[in-house]
Amino acid sequence: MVSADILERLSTMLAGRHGADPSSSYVARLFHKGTDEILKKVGEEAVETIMAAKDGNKLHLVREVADLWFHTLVLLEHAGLSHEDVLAELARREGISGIDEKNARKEQ
Ligand SMILES: N=c1c2ncn([C@@H]3O[C@H](COP(=O)(O)OP(=O)(O)OP(=O)(O)O)[C@@H](O)[C@H]3O)c2ncn1[C@@H]1O[C@H](COP(=O)(O)O)[C@@H](O)[C@H]1O
Repeated sequence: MVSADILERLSTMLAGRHGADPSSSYVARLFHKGTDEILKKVGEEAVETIMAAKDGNKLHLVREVADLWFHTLVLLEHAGLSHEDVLAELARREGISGIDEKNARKEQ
């Protein structure tokens, strides 16, 4: 089983790409192009994930979800956040029924 440490390593790598040369780093290029380009990639990867799910090829689906996760990690880093913020939110929700949680949101 692959360790979730990969998220930690990716997070460290992303933080180190600020100000790096956009001609030699895909991540630096995304940071350089800015929010709209990062959001465009997240949108594209979300659509490609849906298409992969529809075609029934498991490997294709895994690869597209990996692209989607990767680009959402780029987005989080760009926004001054990290996977840890998302993991903390998932942990906070643990054990709370999705239906109860949705109702609580309406009351806020
Ligand atoms: N995990 C990834 C990763 N997953 C996907 N991608 C890139 O995300 C892009 C996905 O875009 P598409 O599927 O739309 O394919 P494309 O048409 O070629 O992309 P575009 O030309 O439209 O941008 C491809 O360029 C992939 O190479 C990634 N690029 C980098 N990483 C990690 O980031 C690290 C740093 O990368 P650099 O910043 O390039 O050094 C790497 O060592 C990897 O660990």
